[in-house]
Amino acid sequence: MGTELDGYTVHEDNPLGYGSSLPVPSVQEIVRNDANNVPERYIKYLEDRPLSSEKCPVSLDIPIINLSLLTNGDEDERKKLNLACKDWGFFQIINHGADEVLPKMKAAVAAFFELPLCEKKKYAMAANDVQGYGQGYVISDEQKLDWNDLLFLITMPSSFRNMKYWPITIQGFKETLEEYSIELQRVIDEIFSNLSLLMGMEGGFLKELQGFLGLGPHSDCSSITLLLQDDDITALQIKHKEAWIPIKPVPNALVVNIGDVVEAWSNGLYKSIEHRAVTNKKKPRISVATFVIPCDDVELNPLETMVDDNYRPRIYKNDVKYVDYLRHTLARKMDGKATNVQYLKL
Ligand SMILES: O=C(O)CCC(=O)C(=O)O
Ligand SMILES: [Fe+2]
Repeated sequence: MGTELDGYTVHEDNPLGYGSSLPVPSVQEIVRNDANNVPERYIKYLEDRPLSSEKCPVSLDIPIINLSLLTNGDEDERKKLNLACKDWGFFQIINHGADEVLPKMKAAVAAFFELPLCEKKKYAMAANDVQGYGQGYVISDEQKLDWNDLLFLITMPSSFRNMKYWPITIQGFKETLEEYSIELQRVIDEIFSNLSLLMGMEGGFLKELQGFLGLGPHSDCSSITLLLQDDDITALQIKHKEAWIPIKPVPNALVVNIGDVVEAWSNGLYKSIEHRAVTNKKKPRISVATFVIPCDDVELNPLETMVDDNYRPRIYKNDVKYVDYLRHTLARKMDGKATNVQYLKL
């Protein structure tokens, strides 16, 4: 049973059952104390480190989608979205109408990470939950760790919120996150409406299947992910035609990527691309990832409209429920794209 806090239910004894991650030392704290003394677990094997020779010419940029054109039903922009999902699996959105809240959101998250460790630990992930402050995908004491700390909060629908993980003592944090979620919901609805039409379904089809919003190389176990990143640090890289391409931030844009779920629904037409975030020596970086995921019982079968026995034979299984796929994924360490998507393939 939960208790009521400020109008929301606190699910103290009722975690979501998706999985959990072991507690590990904070990266930010390691840097604060002595950046030259990093525990072995955080030092990657040589073969897993990004090489500067892997980098592609920076002139290769992912497509930019103008959301206001999509909202106005512009057919050419919708075609551009189709190509972006097929050829890249990644794009940036501009003219999304959420400009005001983006800097506020960055500031709210920065305020959380600036708190002293003892304050942040008040929001630490419980042993049986994925929400809270910590690190994700840690399943053993031996595995190498990513160079990041995270605060994972479920924001939508509000009945799924667990307020014990929300740093509501930071002035304006809750209001900003709520405002950001509402703005993103509008952006997400527009993207899903267009993807539904592109996949031969009614405009509201994909939206109806969604439940709520929500590094090493990985693909995302979401339907789509929206990423707000710092404007002045290029850290995100995506695997495109066997090369790692850096995603140069476009100020005030949101980066969107196709997750494993839409890849399966589209029978592989739209690509869930492997990506990673690389470190830099100059300054810490904050990013805010919003994972849109389906309801637990939604099945990840390819849509009938996306299967054609002659031209597009089915390559994904029927009857895999989202919750089973998610549990499978969260029980493993983050390890590229193949293992997760293999679970969905015939
Ligand atoms: O911080 C980034 O640029 C990437 C984050 C990401 O890929 C994720 O959280 O799934
Ligand atoms: Fe990701």
